[in-house]
Amino acid sequence: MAPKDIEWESIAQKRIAEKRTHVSFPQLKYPSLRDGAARDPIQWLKGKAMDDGAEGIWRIHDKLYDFTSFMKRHPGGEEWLELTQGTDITEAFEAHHINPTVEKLLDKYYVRDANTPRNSPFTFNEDGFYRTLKKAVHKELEKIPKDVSKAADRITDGLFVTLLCSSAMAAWVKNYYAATVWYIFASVNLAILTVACHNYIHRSTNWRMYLFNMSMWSYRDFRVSHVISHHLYTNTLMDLEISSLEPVLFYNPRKDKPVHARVGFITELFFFPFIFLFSFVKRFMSIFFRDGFFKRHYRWHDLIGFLLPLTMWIVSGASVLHILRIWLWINCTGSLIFFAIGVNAAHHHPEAIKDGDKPRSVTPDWGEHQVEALIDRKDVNGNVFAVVTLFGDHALHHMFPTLDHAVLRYLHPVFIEHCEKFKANYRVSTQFSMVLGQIKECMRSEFRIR
Ligand code: HEM
Repeated sequence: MAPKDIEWESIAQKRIAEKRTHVSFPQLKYPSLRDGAARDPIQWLKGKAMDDGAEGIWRIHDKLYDFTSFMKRHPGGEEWLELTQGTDITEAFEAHHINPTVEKLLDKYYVRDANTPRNSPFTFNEDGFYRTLKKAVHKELEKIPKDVSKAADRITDGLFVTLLCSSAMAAWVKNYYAATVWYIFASVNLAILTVACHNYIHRSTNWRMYLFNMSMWSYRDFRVSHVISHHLYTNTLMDLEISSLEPVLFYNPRKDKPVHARVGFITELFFFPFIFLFSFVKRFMSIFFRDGFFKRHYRWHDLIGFLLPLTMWIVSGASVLHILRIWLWINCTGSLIFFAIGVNAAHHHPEAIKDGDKPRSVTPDWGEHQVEALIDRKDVNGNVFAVVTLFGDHALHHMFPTLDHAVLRYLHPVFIEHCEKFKANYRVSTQFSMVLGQIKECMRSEFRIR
């Protein structure tokens, strides 16, 4: 190992112990409230507001804007701006608007320049990887047939109907073996419907995004933990999908990983089944423990999850106790399958950069970081059903989250060409190797130093 790398290793270990800065991006301070007890979207947003220098309004790059008068008219829906008020929305703004004309609107809402440097390592240079790819994608989209996304809509609607039918059948049939088959079918159905709905959560308000709540998890919470945190700050200390699993699952490489975290690929099987319900209970309890939570964050769609047991009860005519038992089994098994799909999809592999690994640059292009932080699966990409239900085409989805999953395969040629031009570190593997990678990532303590 070259002396320079030894130096990185020892300095990084010091940063870990002090918890004053990020490890991979030492110019950034350690995220406020990251390790606080709740580890939930509300706490994450609060911590981000403390670090972003947005002064209670919104920050994009080094300028502050007041979008209060625009919120209700935002074509993507009011919720995005409502949730992010007081934070830096640079990455969110860049990733959610492919049309270059949107940027022209900003001047109207400009207030003043920000007083502090941006709390993000990422750059968006005009001639850099992401901005030039975005321009190429914008052009390419004009050539794609308009009805392509109907395939994903049909898959999602079909999964919703089969979930209702199979769950009702699981409660209705009397034969033990038949009931077991229907219960397994319904559980798989719930898991992949929840993945499929994630395709709609990234976009402007639409009815299919609400179906995510059939799992009892809130799409509104997921918009923060997944869309605003994980997608935009992937695998960094600001990625809530990593921090919210700690200290049970610990994906960042650390020398002092506890034993239970090193065997996380086994322990996860015992707590994944309860995350759907746990998220509901945690959100419900926030009404009592957080000032103003009910008014600010609780909505009618928090109750959508009860539609499933209600349908089962009405259709099957079984007792309430029986319905409750079958529904809980379906929900917990669905939760286990959903999270098993999620953690083995793209990011948890020793070759995908995590906080602690030495980055190519401490101020990377945002798009190049996305490519570094994931590995795509060749046996999933290309098949619309697999892409929609298994978080497929992950690289393109991360960079262009508002595009329908069925559209992404049309963008492969332009994306690959772009990766070659910029020598971006795009990797493709198989589902099997991602499962092995996840096991190794749980155990990994060494930093990757290129
Ligand atoms: C947290 C920050 C923001 C997020 C997450 C966000 C998200 C979105 C989403 C999901 C869409 C729908 C895109 C689609 O379906 O193709 C959208 C559209 C749009 N947003 Fe935003 N937005 C944000 C901030 C802003 C700001 C600050 C402005 C302007 C001042 C803006 C202006 C627009 C416009 C004009 C559209 C329509 C774009 C088109 O039809 O091509 N957004 N936004």
